Amino acid sequence: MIEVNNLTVRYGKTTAVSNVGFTVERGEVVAILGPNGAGKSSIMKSIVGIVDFEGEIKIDGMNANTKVAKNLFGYVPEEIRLIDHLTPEEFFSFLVSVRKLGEEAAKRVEKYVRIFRLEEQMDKPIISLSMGNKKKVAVVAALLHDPPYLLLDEPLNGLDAFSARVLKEVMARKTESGGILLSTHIMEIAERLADRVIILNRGLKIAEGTLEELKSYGTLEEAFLKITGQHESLEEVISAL
Ligand SMILES: Nc1ncnc2c1ncn2[C@@H]1O[C@H](COP(=O)(O)OP(=O)(O)OP(=O)(O)O)[C@@H](O)[C@H]1O
Repeated sequence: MIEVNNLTVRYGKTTAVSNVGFTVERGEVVAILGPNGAGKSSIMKSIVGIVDFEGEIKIDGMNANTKVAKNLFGYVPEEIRLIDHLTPEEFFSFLVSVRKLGEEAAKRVEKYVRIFRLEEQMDKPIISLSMGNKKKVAVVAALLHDPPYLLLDEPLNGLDAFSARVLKEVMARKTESGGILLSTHIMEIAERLADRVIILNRGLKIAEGTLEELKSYGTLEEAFLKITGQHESLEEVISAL
């Protein structure tokens, strides 16, 4: 289980995340929904340990910043940053080697490269790949050590229909034994993929529930707009068009 307690993230004077808590159990997909700037990526980055935070984050009972806990998740950031001058082939070999992974990881890379149709990109410098192909390289990198948890920041952005479908299948398999935290501002993605939704606004968790619970407000989009207080201003904007 991923446990986040009293999480606060500050960048100088900006408080990006304020006292947020939630859990992600094995077997479930939890989606963080929120408008631009709500703090979704900051939550992901805190779990991964790439921003400073206050509060407590545990993965299967271990402090998230320990080496053992870090091996329990794969992270696909919203802004993909890879080692640009390497080819995907070199990048994957590098990861397998620095993480001291064995033959099984190399086989997993082969499998994911095939299913995400990356074969023809394997010997090109990463910098020369399209945005979608870079994303697929990042997805394979997050999966190659077969972690039980995936942290996916806007996972389907930039993926073509085929790869998006493949990733959804990969996610479904992952929840047979692990858990997934994903962030999105696309309602349909949360609606289709999530068991539970957390709504974030201006760094605060303002609602949490299953899709069924949130749908007492109407569609998930209506729930989201009402809960985040944007429903009336949207009506005004639409009527002024
Ligand atoms: N490195 C940084 N330095 C200063 N402020 C930052 C930094 N990163 C994020 N912020 C601020 O923190 C807040 C939350 O940003 P964050 O990227 O977590 O939101 P988000 O919900 O992921 O947004 P989006 O949907 O647009 O990706 C925003 O006000 C943002 O401007």
